[in-house]
Amino acid sequence: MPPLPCAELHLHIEGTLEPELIFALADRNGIRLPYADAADLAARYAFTDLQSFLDLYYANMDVLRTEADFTDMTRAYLRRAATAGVRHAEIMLDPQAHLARGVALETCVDGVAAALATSEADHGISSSLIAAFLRDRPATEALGVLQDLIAMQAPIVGIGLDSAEVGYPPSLFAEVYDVARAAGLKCIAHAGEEGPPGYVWEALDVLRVDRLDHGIRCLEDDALVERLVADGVPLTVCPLSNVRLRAVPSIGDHPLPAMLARGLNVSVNSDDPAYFGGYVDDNLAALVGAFDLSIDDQALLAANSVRSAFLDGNRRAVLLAEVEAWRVAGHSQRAV
Ligand SMILES: Nc1ncnc2[nH]cnc12
Ligand SMILES: [Zn+2]
Repeated sequence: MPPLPCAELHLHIEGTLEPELIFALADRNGIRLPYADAADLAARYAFTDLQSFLDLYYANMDVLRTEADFTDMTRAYLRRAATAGVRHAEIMLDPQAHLARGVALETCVDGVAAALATSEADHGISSSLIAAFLRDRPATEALGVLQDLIAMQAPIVGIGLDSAEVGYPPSLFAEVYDVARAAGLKCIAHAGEEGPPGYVWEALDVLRVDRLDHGIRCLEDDALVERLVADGVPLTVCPLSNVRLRAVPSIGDHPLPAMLARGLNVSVNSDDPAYFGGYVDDNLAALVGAFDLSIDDQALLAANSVRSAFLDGNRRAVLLAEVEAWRVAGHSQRAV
């Protein structure tokens, strides 16, 4: 079977920096890394929680210095994503992580945007950019960066909220989201990855998000599940990430089948594929291996991803038809 066509909606572009690319960029920029080689770096990807990952994730970004670095990183992701079946990608960038290192907003935004501008021609992947704000930095800083992005007419479709979750509830960012919404931007936030169901409620009621990243802890609160189902709120779930960051003990314990059974609008995504053991196809394969997901369930996950994307009607219809063709082919292959 060809890979399942899908939209990838939860992807941190800095989390696609593979160890070999980190070394290549360090070399090009004259940076000495504190690791012997790519294998030595990869051997450190044994995380105990979100923060243990974030420490390495932010440290490795030091190799991103020029616009070309951001463009090359994004092109490498798109090349790999195309083989995974990704037909549309909504890509998060963490501008504050670069501004804090003295890299200009234009450098990181323009660098990623240059790769996205030709993603459809180069790889058959339509794409858009989301500026994500770091919740463990002050909301006033996020607001300033948002205003700068709006002033420079950055090619973004929406905003996100990421980084260390516990202790940084969504409500801290109410004003940022009000400004973004008024500017016509889509609103997305990580919630319920490590944080409690109360953070998911805040993302819905205070930030008024269009889409939630992760959200797996919603299952601890029946009223919250009912609300998410009633409103059809998209949840971008990242199974291998949840296992690597120990939000769930193993892939066999992952709540995705339970989420599907409850009628939640879930899709499968890779989050930070270079760090968590795989791209979107690897995430899907892990789920199929653990739960023997049916052809129809896999197609439902892909159709959910397409319906939850910020796409125009034509492109959405094309991609939904591709998913349906994959589903039909999957059944006829099983029949022979
Ligand atoms: N899984 C994740 N959760 C929160 N912030 C992130 N930044 C990059 N990956 C993240
Ligand atoms: Zn994420």
